[in-house]
Amino acid sequence: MAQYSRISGSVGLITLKNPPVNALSAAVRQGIVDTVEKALCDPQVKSVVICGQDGVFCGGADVKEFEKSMSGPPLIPMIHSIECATKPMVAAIEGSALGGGLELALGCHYRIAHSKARLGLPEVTLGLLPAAGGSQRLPRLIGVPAALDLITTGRHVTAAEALQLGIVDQVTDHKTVDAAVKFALSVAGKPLDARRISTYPCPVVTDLDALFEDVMQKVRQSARGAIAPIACVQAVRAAATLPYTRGMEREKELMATLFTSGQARALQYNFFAQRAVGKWRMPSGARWDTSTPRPVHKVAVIGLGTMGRGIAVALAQAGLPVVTVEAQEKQLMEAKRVMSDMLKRGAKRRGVAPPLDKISYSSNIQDLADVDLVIEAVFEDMDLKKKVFLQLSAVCKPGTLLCTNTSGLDVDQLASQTRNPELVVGMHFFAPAHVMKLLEVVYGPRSSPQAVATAMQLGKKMGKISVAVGNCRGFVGNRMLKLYTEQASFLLEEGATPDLVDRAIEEFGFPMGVFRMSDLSGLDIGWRVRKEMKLAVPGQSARIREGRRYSPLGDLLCEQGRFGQKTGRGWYRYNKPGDRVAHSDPWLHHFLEEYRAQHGLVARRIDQQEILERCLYPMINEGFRILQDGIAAGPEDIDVIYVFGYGWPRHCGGPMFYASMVGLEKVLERLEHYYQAHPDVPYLQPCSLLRRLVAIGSPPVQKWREVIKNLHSQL
Ligand SMILES: CCCCCC/C=C/CC(=O)SCCNC(=O)CCNC(=O)[C@H](O)C(C)(C)COP(=O)(O)OP(=O)(O)OC[C@H]1O[C@@H](n2cnc3c(N)ncnc32)[C@H](O)[C@@H]1OP(=O)(O)O
Repeated sequence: MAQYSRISGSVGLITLKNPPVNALSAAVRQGIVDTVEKALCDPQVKSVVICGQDGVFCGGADVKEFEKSMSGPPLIPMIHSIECATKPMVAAIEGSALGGGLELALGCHYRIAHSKARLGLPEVTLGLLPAAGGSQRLPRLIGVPAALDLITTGRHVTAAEALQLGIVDQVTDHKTVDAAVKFALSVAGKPLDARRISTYPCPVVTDLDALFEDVMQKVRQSARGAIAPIACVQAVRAAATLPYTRGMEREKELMATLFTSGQARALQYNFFAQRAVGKWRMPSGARWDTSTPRPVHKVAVIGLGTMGRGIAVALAQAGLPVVTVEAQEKQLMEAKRVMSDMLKRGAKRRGVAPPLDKISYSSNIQDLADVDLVIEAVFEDMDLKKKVFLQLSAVCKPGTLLCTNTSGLDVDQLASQTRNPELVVGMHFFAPAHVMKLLEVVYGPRSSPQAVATAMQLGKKMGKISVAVGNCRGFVGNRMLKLYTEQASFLLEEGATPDLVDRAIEEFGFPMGVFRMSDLSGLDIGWRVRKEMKLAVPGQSARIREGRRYSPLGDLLCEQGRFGQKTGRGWYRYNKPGDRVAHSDPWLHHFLEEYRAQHGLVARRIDQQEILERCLYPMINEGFRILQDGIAAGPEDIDVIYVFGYGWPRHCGGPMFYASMVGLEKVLERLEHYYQAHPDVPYLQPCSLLRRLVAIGSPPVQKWREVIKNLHSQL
């Protein structure tokens, strides 16, 4: 809807009304068309201001409408008629002007923004391009290089940057609508020809071909198979080389391909999935909107290895005072130096002062007596963690939330060391913790809803995308990852090489293949866990352990001191320890040949499709088990975890969405095939939830929660 009124005698005020972000739904577009006509027909009105209600100009097209058949007035002619208006049209931008919202503002003759407003054309993040004239108007207004940057990245700019770029005409700290009305009064009756952006020539670029070639190359490299960024470059090129009307035709053509693409559907699904995970619920029925978080004024981090350092830095950057504790003095001093550097670098990037004074350093656990929440990040060893929790429970004031950053150990066992197990949850950060967006908040059977709410809110304050998950070995992310890495090792046994597997995974869209990633994280971490579980036994190379197939390849490499990048040798060879460039290693190929010979394995040719199916489908199958077990509340939770924590390509939605795109029937059929071929790998057996979904006709991913609910209620 849009509301019309006349203020200050001669200014028509159009207010977009569609909470919470005034998205341009069919009703809003109809409202704009009607109210603009009213304002233009009203002889008393000399100029018009368009604003949004409740401090938000407009969050763009209503993405929820994309799935339906389009109704209501189309955006392009609507914006065109605003630009053609004979009375000055002024956009009063508060909050956000994004996508279609900014395109609407670009159709206006003037733009006034509040200093806290954010502007941008984020369509590319939804698998689209700014197809309501944005790709044609923005380059004409701010030049091709700046427009390319904004349109291909989708980044939001502040009002100050928008002013500097020339997107807005004025920035105000006062009431935006008042400033816009004042401005509208001042421009009433002035000629408008020079204010219609579509009539501007595109600013000349000296070597256009070189610029576009360069940008296209960069986009292809970072897009990793995503088609929207490429279409965005092509659309801006049309703006730079064609007259406006022909550019608009090209924009429409490119958009038509994107709009119905699987990638756009995946990215839009992911947009809503990110928001859905914030609305967490526990199997007990406790929910985000009925659980009140405890106040957290002061936090502690115990253990200053890589993870602890990153977590403490992220907390300080979020403005929280942090007490850090590290028992070993030498490690404490080293951590202080490294963390101060991290804070300084981060502050420089953000143009703020480094929050060095937010962190205090101690080697005495007694210093945690007055904190509201502790994040334990000591070595991944259950006995050590148990000791720490016992101590924390004695030292901390009553009501302190005790969190563990374990990447997969039993949160409930730790809770049982404490006086208040209901105040124990997992906060599983991902390395580097001050950079990575994902946080798994793990609730045990005894964690209280309040504890979960507190950890979720703290995650939000730290700028993380937090997903609440149940307690099981590896939680969601690592539980699924284990099968992925294991299948990759099996493929090596059967004839593949690390390069072959990694290439397939990277071509699929992961930033790094499984073996490159393993070299980066360190092979010794998994080895230690397997040794603790008595799965890995030095000197042994048996391929069946605990009654199922096992690949000792990783263990054998570790026995040779090949821990990955840090030792300069792993699945690949590096020029020196710590180097990042992986080289194919003839030693490893020879080692694999000998290994196969020793075990009577005959290498066979393995194609890309098999690599993808063998690595991804077992993970997806495990995802179904996780849903069936109630560890994740819905497929969105798993998908958000994989996109933000494990590099799953966002334009493929996440593993569960990807399964629905591939077709559940096909996933089921391939799993059955691989299980038949490898009966000694029990997890290849298709999960009953997957079978059930196929049996009822493979409903869309958005409907799976209902099926799971029914399944649980039948148990
Ligand atoms: C050939 C066909 C031609 C068609 C041409 C049309 C093309 C148009 C291009 C577009 O405009 S695409 C949309 C571009 N806009 C965006 O990408 C903005 C998306 N939104 C945001 O980034 C944020 O929501 C925000 C606006 C910055 C606000 O952030 P905030 O943290 O304050 O709130 P959220 O929790 O994110 O959102 C609140 C609520 O609103 C829903 N929502 C937000 N934006 C949209 C939208 N554009 N359409 C529909 N719904 C939207 C969001 O899902 C939340 O809903 P919930 O139910 O409360 O979770």
